[in-house]
Amino acid sequence: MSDQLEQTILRLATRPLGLVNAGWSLLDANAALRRCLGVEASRPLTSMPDWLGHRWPLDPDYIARSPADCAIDIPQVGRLCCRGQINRSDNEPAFLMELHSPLRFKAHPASFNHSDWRTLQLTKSLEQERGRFRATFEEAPLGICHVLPDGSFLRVNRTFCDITGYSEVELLRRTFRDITHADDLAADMAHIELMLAGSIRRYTLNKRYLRRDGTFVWAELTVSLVRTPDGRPSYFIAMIEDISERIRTEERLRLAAKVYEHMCEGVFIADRQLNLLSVNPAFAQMTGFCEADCRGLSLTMLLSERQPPNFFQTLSEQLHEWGTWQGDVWFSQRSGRTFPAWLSISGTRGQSGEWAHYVGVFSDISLLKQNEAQLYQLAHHDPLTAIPNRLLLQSRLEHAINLSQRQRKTIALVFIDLDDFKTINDTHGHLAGDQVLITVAQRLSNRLRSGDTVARLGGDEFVILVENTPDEFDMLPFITSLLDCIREPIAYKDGVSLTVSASVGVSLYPHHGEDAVSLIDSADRAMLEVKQAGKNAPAFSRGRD
Ligand SMILES: Nc1nc2c(ncn2[C@@H]2O[C@H](COP(=O)(O)OP(=O)(O)OP(=O)(O)O)[C@@H](O)[C@H]2O)c(=O)[nH]1
Repeated sequence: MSDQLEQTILRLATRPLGLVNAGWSLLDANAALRRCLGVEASRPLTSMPDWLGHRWPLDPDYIARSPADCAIDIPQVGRLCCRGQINRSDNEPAFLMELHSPLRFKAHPASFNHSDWRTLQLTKSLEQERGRFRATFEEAPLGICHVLPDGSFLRVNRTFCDITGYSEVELLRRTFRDITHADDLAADMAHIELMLAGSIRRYTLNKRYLRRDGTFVWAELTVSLVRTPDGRPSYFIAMIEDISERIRTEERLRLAAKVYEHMCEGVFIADRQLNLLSVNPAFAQMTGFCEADCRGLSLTMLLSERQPPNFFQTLSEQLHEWGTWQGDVWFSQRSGRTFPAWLSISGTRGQSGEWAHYVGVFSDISLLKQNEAQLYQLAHHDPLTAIPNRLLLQSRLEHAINLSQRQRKTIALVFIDLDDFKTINDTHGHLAGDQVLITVAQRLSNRLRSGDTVARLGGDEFVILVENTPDEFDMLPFITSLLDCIREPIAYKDGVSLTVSASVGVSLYPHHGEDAVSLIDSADRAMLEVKQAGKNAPAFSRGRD
């Protein structure tokens, strides 16, 4: 810009404009600025080299700042804006300054000659009012900014600076578009168009501002437009609230709702009395009861009567005390069927610290129970005959011994070994031998009273545990009937009939052994004596050696 052009601009401008050098010395001033400063046209500007500092005490930070960075409000001066650097013929850097707030200058004692007392009073109260508005703008807990129709920021407050992470000077050099997330710009622009066209008076939208550190912040933006008296757009007023936390919470809730909807486990929310408030789709699928069916129903109504006595009372007490409970339960379905479930309940506290709600999560463990039962069956039963094996016999025998010690009752152990069983295998084949073993197991089982156990120890050996036996003489008819039923012919294929006899040894607790192993051993030895004596007969143990 030539010196001549620069002087023309200064002369023609009606706003207070001046030129300052990098050290803030006033190089030139137009008539408006001279009026503000109270400097007559004839007086040379060189007479006031430190015009700002001389007349108004300045913030030291501000003085340290170069005019190039200046676009801020200075409490004692008003608003100074740098409108650009001027290339002067002497090559010394100079800056075109604009001064807002001529009123203030008129009110200053230095220009008191230009005002009468009433003007001064009026100006003072206007200044106070203006101070209050400025404080409201500056200290508002909401981000506030004034934006020119071209999108550049005219004024921004501290909260908006905090929200975006930019300083005021940095923002005043930018447009709102520069700091709007690309995905949110179109919506913002569309609203602005409507507002400029006069179709809407204000709009609110959630958008993301790009922060100085490269992150973005969610904000709720409310915008209105200030027009000039002749209706032309002057500037937008934008209020910005940081809603990142709200958005994060909403996202968490949406995610939680999705999880709730799509979980494979049944979920219910209940009040503190365990009345159901809400259930998820998996709950409805598993029980057959939808949310409308069970809202308000007590959890007890959905649990089957297969629960142990006092179950619900214990559960409620534990929940009220600890806020959590977990364990096996039986749920009732709408069809009347019941299914086992693993249920875990935990409480959430209300404002007062009391348990307010309980959230229950359960999964159908029918399959698990079936597998468990199968595993138990496999581990405790003989696969060929399906009767208990040695492991289960031992455990029942130990349990019976414990009981007998307390109740002083006798236990009898009957050891059965089939006679010449190998011959059946050798003569008719292994399958025939299997058939004999299965049939003998069935016949023995049929002879037992409930509470007694028949087990296959392996090979052709069976043991019967008879609990609550008064004395050995009462056993004889029973054992004789066992031998009889074993000897009955066994029909095999092609009309072949198989017969087998057995040798039997009997031991009694506590007379012939004090634990499971010694009792079985005694009965085994009694049976072996029968074998040696010719087989096909019973014998009682003769006691410990
Ligand atoms: N079919 C079949 N045979 C089995 C099974 N387990 C063992 N055995 C056979 O059962 C026979 C048991 O024979 P032993 O008890 O030793 O002899 P035994 O022929 O019964 O003669 P004594 O006991 O002296 O009367 C053996 O030949 C085994 O191979 C089985 O699950 N099925």
